[in-house]
Amino acid sequence: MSAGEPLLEAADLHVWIEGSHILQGVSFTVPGRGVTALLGRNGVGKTTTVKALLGLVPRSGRVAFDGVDITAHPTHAIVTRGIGYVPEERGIFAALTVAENLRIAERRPGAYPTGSAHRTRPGGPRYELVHDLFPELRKRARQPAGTLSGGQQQMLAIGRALLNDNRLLIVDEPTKGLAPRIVREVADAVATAAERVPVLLVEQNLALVRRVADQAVVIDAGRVTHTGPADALLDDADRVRELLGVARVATEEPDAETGPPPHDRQDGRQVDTA
Ligand SMILES: Nc1ncnc2c1ncn2[C@@H]1O[C@H](COP(=O)(O)OP(=O)(O)OP(=O)(O)O)[C@@H](O)[C@H]1O
Repeated sequence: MSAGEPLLEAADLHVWIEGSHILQGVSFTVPGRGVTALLGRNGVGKTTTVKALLGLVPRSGRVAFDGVDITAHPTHAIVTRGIGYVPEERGIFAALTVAENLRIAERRPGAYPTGSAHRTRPGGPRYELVHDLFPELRKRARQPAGTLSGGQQQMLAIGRALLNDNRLLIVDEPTKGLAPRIVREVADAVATAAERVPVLLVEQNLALVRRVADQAVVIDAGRVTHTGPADALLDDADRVRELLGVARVATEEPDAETGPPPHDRQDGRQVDTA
């Protein structure tokens, strides 16, 4: 990938689920640095877009990663090219300790496909990086993951994705259902991860998006309706209302005690605690 070329490119993605045309020609790019936020109202197709990128749902169109057309590749081949996925449900094992959750995520050295730039890099798990970024995971190595706070679990989920030599992290709604105090922890975790690896972030909390995102891609009814710098979008109240149905974007961090006003979320849902 040369400077200026996108790291990931989705072109004209279509997905049909049970007779419904869910993605109707989604096209966008993800640059090789910073955080790109994938935004949109509830049910517009954000998670389906992520699944289409990873080959988890049948789709037409084209997906390229690092200049390689990966459209026809199976999911395991796509992820071993260097895409770490943190699903909405986090995918951690509650009964296993933090250390065991990390160990189980280790990708076999040499698992990278022929021709991948990874082959020239050391293939071992990057514990030092993960522990540097999230010292809490070292401190809590022996703690069962199910007893961590929601924010710590999210840190563990992101840590697992960073453990392997990934060049893109896809993080789906990491703050869904979390209390404002924990949202702040998660925002820190995403920002910290993005210092090392570019992130495609699906997120509904616009205060968090304002804080961490560089670029924004907005989806509505299965189509991309806006792409551009995140700040410029979030500063334009009329555009935010038109694209996302949000009355106003908070400029401050949500208050730890009272949480964000309901209209600070695109879906109007109240957050609960975790
Ligand atoms: N397995 C499925 N079966 C039936 N319908 C589905 C399935 N997966 C997704 N859909 C539908 O596709 C549409 C897009 O769903 P998707 O989860 O991608 O939206 P989203 O933007 O991520 O929503 P949310 O913000 O609520 O997570 C929704 O109408 C959803 O009901």
